[in-house]
Order: sequence, then C-alpha cells, then structure tokens
Amino acid sequence: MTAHPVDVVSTAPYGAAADPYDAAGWLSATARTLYERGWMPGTSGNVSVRSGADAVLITASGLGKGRLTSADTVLVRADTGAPVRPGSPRPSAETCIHLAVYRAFPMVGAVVHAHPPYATALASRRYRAGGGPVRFTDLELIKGMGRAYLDSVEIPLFANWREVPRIAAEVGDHFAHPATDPAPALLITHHGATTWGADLAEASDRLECLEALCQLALLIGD
Ligand SMILES: CSCCC(=O)C(=O)COP(=O)(O)O
Ligand SMILES: [Zn+2]
Repeated sequence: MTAHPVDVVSTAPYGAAADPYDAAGWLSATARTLYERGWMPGTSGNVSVRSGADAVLITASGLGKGRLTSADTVLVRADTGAPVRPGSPRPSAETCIHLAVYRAFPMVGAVVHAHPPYATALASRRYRAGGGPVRFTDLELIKGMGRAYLDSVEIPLFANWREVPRIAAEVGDHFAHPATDPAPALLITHHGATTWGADLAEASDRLECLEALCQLALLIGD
C-alpha cells in the first residue's frame, strides 16, 4: 500500500516535510508531531526557524497545533516581531521570547516552545519552593542537552508574567550575561519549556531530553 504524503508527514519523527527546504512545512509538521505527543495540547506551543539575518519564520497564533499546515506560519522581522508581509496571519503571541533567544545566540537556527507535562510540573514545583534554576545531576540524558563533558546542567526558570514581553525581557536580560556555555533551554513556571538548537531537529531532540530529565527528576524525587 502506498502511503498518502500527508500520512508520511504527520507520522515522521519530528516533522519531515516533503521538501527539505520547505521551512513552513517543517514547522507545521514539527508542531503536529509535538501535538501528537501531548506536548502542545489544543492551541498551545509555537515553533520557529531563523530565516536569513533579519527574519524569523514562526507558527501563527491561536491555532490548533495538531491541524497546522504550511499556510499557518508567518515571516516576522527579527528586530520587532512584526510580520514582513501585509495580510499575514497573526504571529505567535510568544514571538518575543523566540526573538530574545535568537538575539542572545547568533548561531541558533530554531526554537521550539511546548507545554510538556513533566517539565511544566517540575518548573512549577521549583518555583513554588522559591525558584532558581532547575539543576539535573548525574543523569546520562544530560548529554542530550549538549553537555557531553559535564555531570550536571542548570536550566533557568522564569516567572510566567501575563504580559509576554515581560517574560521575553527577563529572558533577554538573563542571557545578556550568560554562564559559560549555557544550556540550550529555559523553563517558565506553570507554563512550559523552550529549547533551541542549530536546526529544528536539534531543538526538538533537546526538548525531548529535557522532558525526560524532568520526568526522571520527579520519579527520583530530587
Ligand atoms: C492555550 S496556550 C496559551 C498561549 C501559549 O502559551 C502558547 O504556547 C501558544 O501561543 P500561540 O500564540 O503561539 O498560539
Ligand atoms: Zn506557551
């Protein structure tokens, strides 16, 4: 039986689009895959890729992430977050957080934000206990966060301000003076997790490792 192309796209791990250069296809396929994992329930979550020096392609706001198509993406200016083309769909309400990450890390090519349950639970517990970064120690999966040579990793934890630009400002301030080689991830209490990497595959793999680390930390009881 020949698979329908749509089936191929929706079942491929972390969103293989038919055309490897089709960034909009990769974004929407990644969102659908993360939705299917239960990490982007309903309209939650957003995904972006850098597009040249001055722009970012990001998912549109408020749409069911399990039904996203290539048309549900918006090219925005990297400096302001405004759509490049008039008549575009509204970009993600959390575009400013993505832009803060791209500004802080010029080599980053993709950012993934989702609401995975263990990461959100661990972040919220930590915040209630007084806040500060979430630290993972000894677990082998730390290597999946780009930390092959360390036995611990710290993920910064941010407040979930109602005004998203305030979260973005705090993210920008935090990474303006980063620790040496900071982990490619952040947590927002009572909200979710954001990871980044050279491309969507790397950013998505890091999200998967972060969620597994959070699950293990909750199981171990650290
Ligand atoms: C229903 S989730 C609330 C908004 C959010 O946290 C999110 O990740 C999705 O926002 P977007 O504007 O990108 O759809
Ligand atoms: Zn969110």
